[in-house]
Amino acid sequence: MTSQKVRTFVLETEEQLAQKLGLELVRCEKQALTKGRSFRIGLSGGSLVQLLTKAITSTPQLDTARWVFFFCDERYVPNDHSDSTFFAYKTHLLTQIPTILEKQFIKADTTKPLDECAADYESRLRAEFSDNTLPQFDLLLLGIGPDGHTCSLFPDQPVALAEVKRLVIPIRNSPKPPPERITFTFPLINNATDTIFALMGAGKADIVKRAFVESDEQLPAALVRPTKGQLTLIMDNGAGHIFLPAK
Ligand SMILES: O=C(O)[C@H](O)[C@@H](O)[C@H](O)[C@H](O)COP(=O)(O)O
Repeated sequence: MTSQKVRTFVLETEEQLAQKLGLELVRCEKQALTKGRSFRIGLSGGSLVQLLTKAITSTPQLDTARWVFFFCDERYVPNDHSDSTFFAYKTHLLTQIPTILEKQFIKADTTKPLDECAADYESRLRAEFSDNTLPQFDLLLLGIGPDGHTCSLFPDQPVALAEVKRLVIPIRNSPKPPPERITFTFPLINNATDTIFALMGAGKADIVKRAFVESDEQLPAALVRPTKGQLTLIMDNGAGHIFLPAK
């Protein structure tokens, strides 16, 4: 990992966390739009869906019409399935923020066989970045599971964690249902300009400590080490307990 410091923010309430995330979105968006192009963001699923919706609705200065949304991971289910991360954003974020259009989301084609679905998503992603170098996302929004997974990269899956060639790979044995997914790999993840973990709940406190204080390399989240970019942790008091000043 570069010597770059990890920025950590611990907020009292979910509302304050969403507002802080909104201000980080303003910062990251500005960096992209000043280059005269769209803001390219990678999304995770789970609790981030509602949190991102809150962050955007509480930050009116965002120019979300210029955003292109990708999925850092997606479940291998139909796009209208309740397990689909796209479906979660469609039913939460798109309904609450009608100025954001479905066509701004680059969906995975889960009608293809799993391996083809992953390769196809990689080519869709490369097309958006349009040059042959390693695509550099403006921002990736990540979560962490109780086992330290992030995206759909899970502990004890060394082949997936060690992937250095492909940018998107199939996952067949996710311990978090559903079992089949596609996921970004570390070469793509660690090339982002900004990476933000948005983490809530006391249930995350221990894994946050293990991943980001102890740097336990058994945990995929601990392997998120931007090569040139900035890593930021935005947490509530529960998840970020270890970062609170000692009483
Ligand atoms: O599709 C997924 O399941 C997510 O991308 C996954 O990586 C998520 O970020 C973590 O499991 C944390 O989920 P919570 O934030 O809901 O705890």
